[in-house]
Amino acid sequence: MATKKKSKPKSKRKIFSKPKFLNDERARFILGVTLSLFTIYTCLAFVSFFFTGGADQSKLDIKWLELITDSEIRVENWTGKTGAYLSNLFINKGFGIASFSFLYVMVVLSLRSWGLKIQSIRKSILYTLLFSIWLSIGMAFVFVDSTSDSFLFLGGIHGFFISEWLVSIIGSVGTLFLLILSLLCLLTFGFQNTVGFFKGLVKKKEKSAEAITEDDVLEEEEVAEEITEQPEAIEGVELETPNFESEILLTEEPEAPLEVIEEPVAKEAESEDDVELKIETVREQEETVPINQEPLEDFDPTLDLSRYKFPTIDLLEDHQINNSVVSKEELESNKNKIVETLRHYKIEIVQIKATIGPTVTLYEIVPAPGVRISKIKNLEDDIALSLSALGIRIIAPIPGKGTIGIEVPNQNPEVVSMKGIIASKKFQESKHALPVAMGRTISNETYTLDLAKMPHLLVAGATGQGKSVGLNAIITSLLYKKHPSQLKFVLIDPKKVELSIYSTIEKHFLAKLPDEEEPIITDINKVIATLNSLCIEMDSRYDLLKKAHARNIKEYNTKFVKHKLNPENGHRYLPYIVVIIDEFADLIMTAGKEVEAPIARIAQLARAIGIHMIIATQRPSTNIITGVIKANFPARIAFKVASMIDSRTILDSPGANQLIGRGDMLISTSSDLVRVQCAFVDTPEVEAITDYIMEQQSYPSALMLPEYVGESAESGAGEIDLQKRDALFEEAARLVVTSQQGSTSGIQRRFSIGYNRAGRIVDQLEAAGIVGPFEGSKARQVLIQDEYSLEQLLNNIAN
Ligand SMILES: Nc1ncnc2c1ncn2[C@@H]1O[C@H](COP(=O)(O)OP(=O)(O)OP(=O)(O)O)[C@@H](O)[C@H]1O
Repeated sequence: MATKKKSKPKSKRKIFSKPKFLNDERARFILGVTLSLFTIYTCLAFVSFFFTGGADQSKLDIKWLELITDSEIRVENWTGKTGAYLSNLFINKGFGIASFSFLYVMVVLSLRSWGLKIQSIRKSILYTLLFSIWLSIGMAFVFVDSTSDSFLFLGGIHGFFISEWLVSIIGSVGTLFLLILSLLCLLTFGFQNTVGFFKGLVKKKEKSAEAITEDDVLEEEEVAEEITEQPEAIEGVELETPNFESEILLTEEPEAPLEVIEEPVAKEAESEDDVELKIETVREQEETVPINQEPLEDFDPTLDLSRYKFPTIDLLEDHQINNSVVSKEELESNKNKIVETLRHYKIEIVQIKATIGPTVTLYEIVPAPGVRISKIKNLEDDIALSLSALGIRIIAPIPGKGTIGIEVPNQNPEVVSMKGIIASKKFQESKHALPVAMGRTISNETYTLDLAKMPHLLVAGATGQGKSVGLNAIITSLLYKKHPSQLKFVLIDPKKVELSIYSTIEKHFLAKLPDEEEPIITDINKVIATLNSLCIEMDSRYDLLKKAHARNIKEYNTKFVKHKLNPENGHRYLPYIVVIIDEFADLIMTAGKEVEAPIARIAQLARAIGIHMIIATQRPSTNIITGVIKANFPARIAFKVASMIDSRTILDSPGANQLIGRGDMLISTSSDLVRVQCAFVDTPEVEAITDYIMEQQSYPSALMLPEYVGESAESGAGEIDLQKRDALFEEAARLVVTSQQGSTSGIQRRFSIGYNRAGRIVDQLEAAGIVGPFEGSKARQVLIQDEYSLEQLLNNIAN
């Protein structure tokens, strides 16, 4: 997905999209070295210019080619003629000492080619240019007299002329004010905290402890206001989101001659014998609302990153501009063909109604009494043939409606933009814990899901049918609604390229193993360790819930937020964890049971404690999506697949093989099957969102999952040497006996030690006969009932 070519309208962001040759690591390496060396060279040339510029000045007024070809000319600059020429061009003829700021852009570019992203290229170029212009004018204005007696123009010719021009128009005072004003503008728009900083300066003296809280609330309101203040963006969405819904109601009297159906649409109501064609066109704009994030709660888990701003809607693009509406002719002709085909098989229909969706139109027919439904269902291929269209799907009958549905693909399918879906009222006002905006249904309604309720999702589809776009839509919708303190992703990507785009938001939104360097997990061994570590996290979360007498994460967090749980007892705010595995087939093929077991365990147990999984695969065969996996993933999304068998593997019913691709999907949730056109979000849009998040204040690192030591280390209780007991062994034994609880995480929390060490202590306790053996998700049994027996046992061990 990330690196694939997407058919999308040209956008300004494309200017900076990566050239193809840069996909080759060797090319990136060479480019990185070249850029870095050139940056150092230019820096040396500029510095040298301050010392040697005077001596070289008279030699530099010719063209560069002449300068380098004339062997009689010698320059003093440490970097030779080219360096001297460049420095003169940038410093004296250009922007003065502000030219140094261009080196910053080169540093950003060099770091990029080494794989380090400190700022987006677009922003660094823009800010550097604005800053250079400002500084060169400022320097020329302040050091206006120095130009007459020095070879060096501190503001460059550019600054000199503009400052002179400004002074002549608005005078020196006016120019000074203009410079101050423009500097403030630059700082305000360039850095997020400028306004807060100045406010802080003003208020510093008055601030009492009480005032601090009030001020923070105000700041948050401002943040919320800023997000809501995007009238143009939202208006744009409303204008360009044509939620067109049209219904054609055709009432056919059984005796009516067939020919009348072919009458032009406009005349149809005129004759009594004609088939009556009622066209009800409902042009309904789906309401869009300004992005408005929910107010934060009592104890604020978001306080660490209190100035975090949710991504704005203008980071997304509108792909709907070129969408065309389904014409009446197309509807009429399809209707006629359906009626004719059915009549050919002696099936009379009483009524036909069309609902136009983004990619398919649903023709709902009411057959005459006595017609067997299975007869119509069997005509799928004949209708497809007569309409010469792929992807015809017959739903007989439509559940709860008493009609038969025939889905016919539109000649010009619409692209459903993520922008419209995110801005829709339904998504913005959704109260879901983990809201996911998927796209539009056949009746043009925004389709949203609550991942927390699903509680795990299986996504399948043949290659190139929109799976990656679908995963991006899920991730982006969560990024639009959740604060970094409320949600963490564990991204597993054996294909290595699909999810790499999210590595930049590691410190905001990702979770990983403690000593893991890569934010996205690609290595199979690390996948196994991460999944097992998630099981440990799951157990520890269950322990916390048990102690807090909470049934699920929501209740637990509410208690925590209301200060009913003491952090000193190990309680902490629990963010939701969404585990995404792109290309599950690769994992099963290489590691089989080793990955299947922890996945099944998480899938069975994790719903209450806020760990949710999304697994995607392009090979939906029964050896990949096994019975165990299927049983634990009740919610499934199917993009187009190659065969009916594949469709049955994913959905337990056919249909996915009849989809038309490009984001056309079937979503199955607890016996409901809905056809949805997936919202389209392109890679540059995702990049814009991740850049927006990346540039904000972050946590010092990704969320650390508990450490996991492989099976062998865990199950070695028999070989434990009690002569080499841990220093905390006796204290831990007393804790376990007094509390009558033998959990590793309890010891870990009580003594603030790592999981490994706590695990070793529990193994020693087991070897000493104080606790029973490991029993899966249950806490170990404590075998010693009172402290007296324990002291005796400890004495025996010590001797
Ligand atoms: N919702 C959509 N709306 C419009 N076009 C789409 C949509 N989803 C996918 N496409 C088109 O299909 C192409 C392939 O999509 P995508 O990369 O998501 O496929 P995939 O199933 O992930 O493939 P693979 O398994 O090879 O990674 C996209 O580049 C895009 O042009």
